[in-house]
Amino acid sequence: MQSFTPFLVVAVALIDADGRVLVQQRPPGKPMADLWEFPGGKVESGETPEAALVRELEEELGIRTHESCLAPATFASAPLENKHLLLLLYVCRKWEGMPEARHATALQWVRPAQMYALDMPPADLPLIGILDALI
Ligand SMILES: Nc1nc2c([nH]c(=O)n2[C@H]2C[C@H](O)[C@@H](COP(=O)(O)OP(=O)(O)OP(=O)(O)O)O2)c(=O)[nH]1
Repeated sequence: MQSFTPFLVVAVALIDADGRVLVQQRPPGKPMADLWEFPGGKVESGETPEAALVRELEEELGIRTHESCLAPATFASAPLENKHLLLLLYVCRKWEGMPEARHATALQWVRPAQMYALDMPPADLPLIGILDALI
């Protein structure tokens, strides 16, 4: 049987008033450098997924939101190196502050249909159509 070591990551589709989604470009030196991803990151030990996402949004983008503004949307399940990634994707339409690229190389607002043309991590590809149907 294939071994299963879960690796829990939370990410968010921030949606603006025009229905566009924020994606960020992973910086050089990190695994999957230069790919476009949803903001987010690893859930630390002892942390809830929602608390992890609120923390990551502050750290990565300098924006503040509340757990009640994070709506569960979908998830990805995919092998990643010697582990297995479980990525919980939330949707958020309400936050304070202007997102700035504190960790990422760049940010861009895109319509879900434009995401098919972006280089994204393999685990994210099934999420695009779901997001497109959802928002
Ligand atoms: N944030 C994010 N991570 C993703 C996405 N798709 C995907 O496969 N991943 C993977 C890449 C990484 O292996 C993992 C997230 O870990 P990370 O290292 O970027 O997260 P982090 O912000 O906690 O990182 P760190 O710099 O603190 O180590 O999830 C996505 O859309 N968003």
